[in-house]
Amino acid sequence: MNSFIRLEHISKTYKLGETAFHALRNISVSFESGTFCFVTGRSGSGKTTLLNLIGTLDKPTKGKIFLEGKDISILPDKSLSELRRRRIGFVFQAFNLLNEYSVWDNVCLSFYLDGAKPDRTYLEELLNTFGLWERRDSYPAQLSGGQQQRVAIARAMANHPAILLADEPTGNLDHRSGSEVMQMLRLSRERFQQTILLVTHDVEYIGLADRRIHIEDGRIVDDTQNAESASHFDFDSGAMPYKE
Ligand SMILES: Nc1ncnc2c1ncn2[C@@H]1O[C@H](COP(=O)(O)OP(=O)(O)OP(=O)(O)O)[C@@H](O)[C@H]1O
Repeated sequence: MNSFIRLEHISKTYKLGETAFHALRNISVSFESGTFCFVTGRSGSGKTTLLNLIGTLDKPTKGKIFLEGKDISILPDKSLSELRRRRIGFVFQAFNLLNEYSVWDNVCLSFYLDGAKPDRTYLEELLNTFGLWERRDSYPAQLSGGQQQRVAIARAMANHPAILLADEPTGNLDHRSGSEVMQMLRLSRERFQQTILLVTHDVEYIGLADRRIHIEDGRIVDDTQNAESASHFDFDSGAMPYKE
C-alpha cells in the first residue's frame, strides 16, 4: 500500500543501565495523506515516542519508517534534518515562542534562518485563518495562551509542511482556548490539507478527528476511523471563527 506515513514493525527500547524500557513494541501502522488522527493513551504508553520517531527526532531500535514512500532509516542525518525542516511541522505543549519577536516575525522565523523571503500571500492567509492577522504586530506576552499556541501552530506551518505533529497542544490551555485550538487544527487541515497526528488526553474533541489510535504499553490496541468527523464550523461559508 502506498501510504503517506508507514511504520513497519517498529520497536523502541530505551536502556537505562541494566534496565530496558520498551516504549514501543512491534508497531505497524499507516496514515493516508490528509488524515487528522488523534493518538491517545495513558501517560507512559508511548505516544510521544511514536511522534518523535515519525518526526525523525529519534530512531527506532527495530523496524522501518517510510515517509512519502521514502525509507527514512537509510537517510543520513543531514537529509533527515532537511526533511524535518521542509516537510514536518512540530507543535508542543509549551508554545516556545521568542518573546522579543512579534507574531509576524515568530511565524517568519524559518525564512529568516534560511535567508529566504517569506511567502507573504500564504502567511497572510494562514494568519487570517488562525484569527491572528490583526495581531501580527503584537508580542507573545500581549497574547492569551490560546493565541500564543495558534502563533506556534502558524509558525510550524509557515513552510507548508506535509505533516504536522502536535504533542498535547492544548495541555497548557483552559477549556475554551483548548477547544479553539483543536477546531483551528481541523480548519487548517481542511484548508491546507496537511496530515496531522495529534497526541491528546482531550477525548472530548474526538469528533474533529478522522481517526483515533489508542496506545497501551507500547502497542496500538485500538484503531478507529471516524466516518462522521466534522468541523463545528461551516467551511463553505468561509466563516473565520477565530477573528477577534
Ligand atoms: N529518553 C528516554 N529514556 C528512557 N526512557 C524513556 C525515554 N523516553 C521515554 N522513555 C520511556 O518510554 C515510555 C514511553 O514514553 P512516552 O514519553 O512515549 O510516553 P507518553 O505516552 O508520551 O507519556 P505522557 O502522556 O506522559 O507524555 C515511558 O515508560 C518512558 O518512561
